[in-house]
Amino acid sequence: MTEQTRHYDFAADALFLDFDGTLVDLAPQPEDIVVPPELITLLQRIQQESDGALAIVSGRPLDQLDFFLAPLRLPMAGVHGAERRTADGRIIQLPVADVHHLRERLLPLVTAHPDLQLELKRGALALHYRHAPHLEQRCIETMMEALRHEPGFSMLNGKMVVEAKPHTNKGDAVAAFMNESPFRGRRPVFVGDDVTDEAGFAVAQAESPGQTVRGLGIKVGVGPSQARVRVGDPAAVRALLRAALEAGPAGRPRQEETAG
Ligand SMILES: O=P(O)(O)OC[C@H]1O[C@H](O[C@H]2O[C@H](CO)[C@@H](O)[C@H](O)[C@H]2O)[C@H](O)[C@@H](O)[C@@H]1O
Repeated sequence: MTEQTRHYDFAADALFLDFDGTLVDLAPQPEDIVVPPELITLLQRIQQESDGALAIVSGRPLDQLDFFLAPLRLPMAGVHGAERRTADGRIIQLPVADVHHLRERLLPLVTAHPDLQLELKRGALALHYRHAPHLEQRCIETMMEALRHEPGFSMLNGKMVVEAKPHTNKGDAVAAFMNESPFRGRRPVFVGDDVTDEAGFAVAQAESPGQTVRGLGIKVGVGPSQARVRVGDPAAVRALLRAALEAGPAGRPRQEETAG
């Protein structure tokens, strides 16, 4: 891997990884994703080589991420930043709104269309239409109407899903990690594939007084993004991580990245 294509250096960077669509391929149902065994080995090696400066930042709850990534217990942010496990193992749960009233408002639509799927989380609710794509607009409109009565949520249009989530976002989670050891002082690199990851890219790439070098967003797949680098799919993300490990530490100070 040349300096031009080396986007991540485990010795100098703090790595933030989205999960679905970034580390694993999307699947027909949230529970159907397949975690390649190589991924566990790669994450374990990066955690060791980076002195623990690796975190998963996902829309999924922490317990689901732990299930899929077992036996690893990584620092993580779940539900778009509403819950977090720090590098020293503390669990931080931000106050969130109750989802049950919101669920009641969405139930008539879901009952009328069994191909729709409601996923309940602590403080968030995902309305999946992957098996009824023609209902996208109905789902968005129904969610917008429901949220007019439920101010504790923000709406997010993801991949075949419209989600009511807490007002916190992935950028807040990255900023919180960057204030803590072992992330503090490193260059943030955020890798993600969906709209929710734009907040992570924004914080990673922002110029901030505490950061000596500006960080990097790496967008996975197609679609508009502010990320300065792009890779094709989760297999390419795993290849990038593998190559970074094989290349060894870069020995910075590094030059400012150019747009990729
Ligand atoms: O932030 P992420 O880690 O990317 O999580 C985003 C959402 O991922 C899951 O839904 C998405 O992936 C499913 C499995 O591939 C797919 O079936 C679904 O259509 C996608 O929207 C998860 O179910 C959500 O809770 C996450 O918010």
